[in-house]
Amino acid sequence: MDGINQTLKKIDHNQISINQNRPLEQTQVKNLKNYFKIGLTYASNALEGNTLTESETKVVIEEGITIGGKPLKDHLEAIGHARAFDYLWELAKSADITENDIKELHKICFQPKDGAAAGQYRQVDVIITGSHHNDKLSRHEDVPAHMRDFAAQLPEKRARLHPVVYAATLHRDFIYIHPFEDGNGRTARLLMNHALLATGYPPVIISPAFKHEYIQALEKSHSNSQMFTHYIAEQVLQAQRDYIRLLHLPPV
Ligand SMILES: Nc1ncnc2c1ncn2[C@@H]1O[C@H](COP(=O)(O)OP(=O)(O)OP(=O)(O)O)[C@@H](O)[C@H]1O
Repeated sequence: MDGINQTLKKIDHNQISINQNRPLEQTQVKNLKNYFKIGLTYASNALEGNTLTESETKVVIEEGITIGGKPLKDHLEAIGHARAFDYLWELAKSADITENDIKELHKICFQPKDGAAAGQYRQVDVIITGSHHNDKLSRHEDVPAHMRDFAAQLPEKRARLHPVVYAATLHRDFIYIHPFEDGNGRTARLLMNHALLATGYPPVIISPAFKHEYIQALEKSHSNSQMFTHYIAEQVLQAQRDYIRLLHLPPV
């Protein structure tokens, strides 16, 4: 693996090719949105134990058909995440994101499964199973203040950091607050992808096959924040290569 600056350089180079081919045609935008929606909904839910395959996720979302033998919860998660992605797509027309937007994103994502609890901050302390750094998670009584600070600091961080570093930082900082009782992983990945989409980068879709590497990078980032940033930068590089191939873009 290259050093982080090398990876960012390659990302900037690929982004020139991507930006040179903008604006995209309406149909291309529509197809890409659908492609990302199904891909991210499948992968992000599967990372958290949802048993629907990618094609089953597509059938549930696009045709409203249930999959025999699969839990109702898995269907409701697919429907909620797809709706949250639609909301995110609209939000990404602006790079700004507020604390209310984040709560709304969680609400839309988890209302089908969790009803009124969706979009509400937690009232209990939580732990991340398998992590050795649970002492760093926000206490439940600190969540509102930590979320207020988190949201207030976003414009300054966005102005100072490379967009990819900013997206990774957003995910990592949000996970340390863990503001909701459930659904923090999925909300963190939606937020990170908001940051990427809003600045013209393709979204990062972490395959459940690489869950171990993703969790390891997050766990290591407790002592070295660059570990996760670098991991995400490598994922963005891969996402750009897929995007360039998908749209048959010429190399720069
Ligand atoms: N060791 C770790 N260090 C830091 N973050 C971690 C670690 N392990 C997992 N995570 C993050 O926490 C998320 C899962 O958090 P948790 O197990 O509390 O589930 P959750 O809040 O219900 O979220 P979701 O339902 O989306 O999984 C993972 O998706 C990942 O982003």
